[in-house]
Amino acid sequence: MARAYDPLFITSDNSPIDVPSPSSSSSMTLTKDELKRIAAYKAVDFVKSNMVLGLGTGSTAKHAVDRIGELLRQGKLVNIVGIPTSKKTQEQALSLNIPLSDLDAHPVVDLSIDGADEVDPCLNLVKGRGGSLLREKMIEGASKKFVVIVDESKMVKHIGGSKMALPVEIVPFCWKFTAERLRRVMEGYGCEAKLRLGGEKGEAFVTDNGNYIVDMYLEKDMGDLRVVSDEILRLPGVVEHGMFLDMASTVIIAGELGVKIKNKHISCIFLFFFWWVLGEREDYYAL
Ligand SMILES: O=C[C@H](O)[C@H](O)[C@H](O)COP(=O)(O)O
Repeated sequence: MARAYDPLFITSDNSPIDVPSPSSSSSMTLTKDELKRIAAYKAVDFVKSNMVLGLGTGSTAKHAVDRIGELLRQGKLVNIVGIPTSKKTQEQALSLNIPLSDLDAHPVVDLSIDGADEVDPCLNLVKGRGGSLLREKMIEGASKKFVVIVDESKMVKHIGGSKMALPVEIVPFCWKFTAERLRRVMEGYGCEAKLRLGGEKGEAFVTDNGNYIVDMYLEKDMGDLRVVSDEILRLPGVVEHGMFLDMASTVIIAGELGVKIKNKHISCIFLFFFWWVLGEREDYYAL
């Protein structure tokens, strides 16, 4: 059902926000792409001159990169250094004359802006369904602030268990062996592991880093995501997975009724802290 779009929706931080309206009508249904653009424009409000920026990948992040290019062209932003999270974003940024660098030259990134495939209530993410995840995780992990931009369809109660892909980047060497070990590790969650295919001839999709991706389709929620993350990363042959745990500082969600901003919730930090303290104690008594 079509609902009224209110560009001055009051956000969770209680500040009215002003986002570019896609048309003069105040009562309309927005397309998913318009919602993505609205979230992206709002995120670019966090960008200030002289920043080192992580430039995300995907159909949502593309709008943010376009907007940064536009503000640079207009002289409203100056002295920006962009660090692209994929070859595709690198090409886009170059076409917009955004000055680029890398983590070797700029190991600390002021702000990264990127999309996500799923976001849970503690702002844990699934990323990589578009094929980028390793460079994203390196650059966003080196960022002082990581702003995630999504349309409301990406919000989930818990990540995994949606039967949608949890991507894992693996080395091509004996990929079947690694895919089978991944499947076994994730068996308890009703897992199917499939090599991602790319080209017309049905060949494997190859990442920017020359690796393959195995998509894990999970039927059940994974419980403690950190335990699962450690199990996956312990397998030789695995390069990285698409769970971005405790990395996002802010998520901007564009929906039919307006934009919501969710900041990392203090209760999630406490939950993590207690889990960590109890974990440490268990280790201590075990010794
Ligand atoms: O591999 C792709 C990236 O992780 C994307 O940021 C993610 O898939 C979201 O993409 P989109 O904004 O196109 O939904």
